[in-house]
Amino acid sequence: MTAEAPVPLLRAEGLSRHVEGRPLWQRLRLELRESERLAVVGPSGSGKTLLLRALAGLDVLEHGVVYLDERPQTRWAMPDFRSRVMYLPQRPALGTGTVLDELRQPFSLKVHAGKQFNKARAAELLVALGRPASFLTLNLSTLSGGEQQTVALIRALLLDPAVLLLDEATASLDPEAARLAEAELLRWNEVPGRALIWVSHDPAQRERIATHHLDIQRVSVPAQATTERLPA
Ligand SMILES: Nc1ncnc2c1ncn2[C@@H]1O[C@H](COP(=O)(O)OP(=O)(O)OP(=O)(O)O)[C@@H](O)[C@H]1O
Repeated sequence: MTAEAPVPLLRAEGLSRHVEGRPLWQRLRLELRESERLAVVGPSGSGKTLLLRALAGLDVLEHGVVYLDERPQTRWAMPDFRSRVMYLPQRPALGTGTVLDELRQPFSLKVHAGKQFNKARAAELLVALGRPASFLTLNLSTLSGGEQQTVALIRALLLDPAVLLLDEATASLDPEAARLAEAELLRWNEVPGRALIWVSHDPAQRERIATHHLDIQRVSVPAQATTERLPA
């Protein structure tokens, strides 16, 4: 008897998107199961960011349905959905104050009421990502683009979503810091019930990270949209 495939954490059926009359992806279908890491591939302007935003419930869906745990996005309270499917933009929006303030702030929101901010864990993640724990005291206004990406990544990891949608999440980091971020995300992904989608222009990074890939350009050819498992 063969084991049944686990139910997808995130599933999308029949997604289409046009921009000013130009079709981007059409009839897109994808499935993301726990422990999977899907790399989305495509040239600039092909709609990768718009796809991640649609999956996160940040853009209106033109056509199609996104399911989380097999429940349609429209039947989730959006704050709950977005706390489980978390989008990390390439240029994160941070608030004011210190890094510590930024990491602590979301825990005051009702949607995260069941979670506790853990400063020691925040410091541990900083060190894992190549920053000293004293980084917590820095003012957000002084941070470089790469440092901002690091803070946004740690904020997301502390909030413990089921699905991370990473939009060129290491693009502003130096190669060493990017490798540390990759390693931390692989560790995060080892815990059951988690999966991620990663948009990256770096083929070597996709090779290191992904278990599956989705070529967004092929998606615009009807019925070709699919996720493919990469060779082991
Ligand atoms: N809110 C919007 N309104 C209208 N057009 C948009 C909007 N957002 C993006 N676009 C356009 O949609 C297309 C796809 O944009 P998107 O940012 O998703 O591409 P991408 O594949 O992520 O590109 P890159 O690799 O350069 O980040 C682009 O032509 C962009 O100009």
